[in-house]
Amino acid sequence: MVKIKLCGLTRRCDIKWANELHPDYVGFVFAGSRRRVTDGQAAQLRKILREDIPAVGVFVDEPIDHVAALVRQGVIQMVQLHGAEDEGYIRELRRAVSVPVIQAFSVRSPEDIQAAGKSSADFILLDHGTGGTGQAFDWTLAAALDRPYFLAGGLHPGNAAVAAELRPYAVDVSSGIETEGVKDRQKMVEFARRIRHTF
Ligand SMILES: O=C(O)c1ccccc1NCC(=O)[C@H](O)[C@H](O)COP(=O)(O)O
Repeated sequence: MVKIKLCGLTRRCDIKWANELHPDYVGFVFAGSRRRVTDGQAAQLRKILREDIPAVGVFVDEPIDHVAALVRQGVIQMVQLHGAEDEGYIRELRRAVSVPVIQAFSVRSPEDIQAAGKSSADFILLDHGTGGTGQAFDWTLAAALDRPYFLAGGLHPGNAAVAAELRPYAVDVSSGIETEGVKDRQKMVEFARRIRHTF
């Protein structure tokens, strides 16, 4: 079964709907974005999120001390690196805390897929651009990968079944489950239904 990550949750109702749908992961964005949450907001949201759903902290070139503090406080259970973080950053992060790391790659060419394949991160995530853009990359490029990956960028209920048929490890969605900039329960339900019913 393809796993589901619902990203960019910001409100208590988003968490309530996620708890009902029980995705495999939810994402809190700590990077500069209209979806950014403060540490305090994320801590409050984590408290009401089902205990068995890991919260993924999404960062762009964030100082490691800050990322590690959020892990130690129990606010996040996984780290997603969405900037220009390199192997040295991942090594240093692992010395600080022991949680699964997802490294995001912006995919424009077969070379980007090759680079992603070499990452030492626990998981790689293939995306269109800087993150949360609502745009898809050319998914046919992913066929060259010989490791599991999160498929992200421009997913929505209308293309969820096609995405699931590529058999990624997980699908990651944000813009495509929003209406007027906030999460939309109906779209969240429909997205999860279409992913789960593909099998
Ligand atoms: O979501 C954001 O605003 C964001 C900002 C900066 C870095 C990463 C960000 N999101 C990361 C995600 O994991 C998104 O779910 C992923 O990029 C897909 O986004 P979308 O195309 O909107 O579904």
